[in-house]
Amino acid sequence: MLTLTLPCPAKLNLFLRITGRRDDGYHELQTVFQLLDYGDTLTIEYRDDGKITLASDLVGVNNEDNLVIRAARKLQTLTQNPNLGASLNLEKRLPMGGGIGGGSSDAASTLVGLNHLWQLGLSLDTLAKIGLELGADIPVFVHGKTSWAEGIGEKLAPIQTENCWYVVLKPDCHVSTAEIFCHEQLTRHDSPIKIATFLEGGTGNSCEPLVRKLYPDIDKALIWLEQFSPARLTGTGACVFASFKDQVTAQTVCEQRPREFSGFVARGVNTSPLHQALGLLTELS
Ligand SMILES: C[C@](O)(CO)[C@H](O)COP(=O)(O)OP(=O)(O)OC[C@H]1O[C@@H](n2ccc(N)nc2=O)[C@H](O)[C@@H]1O
Ligand SMILES: Nc1ncnc2c1ncn2[C@@H]1O[C@H](COP(=O)(O)OP(=O)(O)OP(=O)(O)O)[C@@H](O)[C@H]1O
Repeated sequence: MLTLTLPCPAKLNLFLRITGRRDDGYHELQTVFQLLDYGDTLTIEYRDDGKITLASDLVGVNNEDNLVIRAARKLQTLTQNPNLGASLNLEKRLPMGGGIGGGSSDAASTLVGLNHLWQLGLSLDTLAKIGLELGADIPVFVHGKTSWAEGIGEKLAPIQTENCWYVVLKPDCHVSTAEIFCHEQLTRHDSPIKIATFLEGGTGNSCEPLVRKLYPDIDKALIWLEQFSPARLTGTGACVFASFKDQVTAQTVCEQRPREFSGFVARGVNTSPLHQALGLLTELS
């Protein structure tokens, strides 16, 4: 097969604690990455002339800075085969800078997809290590399981979460992850918790108080969503989310949102749609 069409799903951080800071400035975290059945779409066409091209509807990011191109070039360099190339096409649905991992998921689908198309035979562990050099959120998308995570987000243990639907709202602002992690008022010394504490529901997002203060629109979105179900920030924002038992209730809430927020409804999944798509391809080939 010479062309692959692959999903690039979003994630939510169901909670986020910052437990320390490494010497290189990166923060050590505890989080649960919940994968969603909603995201961007990446099409990869095989080329044998060594060229890597990208067509994308992402506004404001140069192609050479796009994580898709950066991931493809990194993998191509490692193959040491000058003939392996690809024409990539990225359809964005996930808002940029939303804390839902859009760019990271695009990069992960690129790595996993090219490994398949170029028949490199690299393990998911190896691909995750390559991805980690481009971004802390990439490994979870490479492994493709809803997971408990530690380290900077690369130490992953798959967990099963309750089957539910999420309303995700995006206020009209863009939060820089680096800005929040560099901020002097960020809480950096949370005590580590056990999975049981998460399962009992006793956790929050340590970035939330600071982000709410810096971005009044995010504060407003959280207050609005709280009317229906406990609401939380994902990652460093700007998106906020709440869970619901069924799709109809989630959709009804999402449709009522003030027009200043964009939003979507998505189902939480334990296995990434990317891996489901590639599993199906393997079955068919
Ligand atoms: C906040 C989360 O979304 C939680 O899932 C992630 O930890 C962020 O992951 P990401 O967007 O892939 O982040 P990267 O692109 O690797 O890093 C962006 C910037 O955020 C800061 N950063 C990121 C992750 C982390 N664990 N500690 C950090 O201090 C660093 O200053 C870095 O320069
Ligand atoms: N394919 C891509 N999609 C989105 N952003 C990209 C992409 N490639 C590069 N970027 C850059 O990465 C930055 C972060 O984008 P992204 O949408 O992944 O943020 P995020 O959802 O906050 O991610 P995270 O939750 O991993 O912090 C953007 O500001 C943009 O400059």
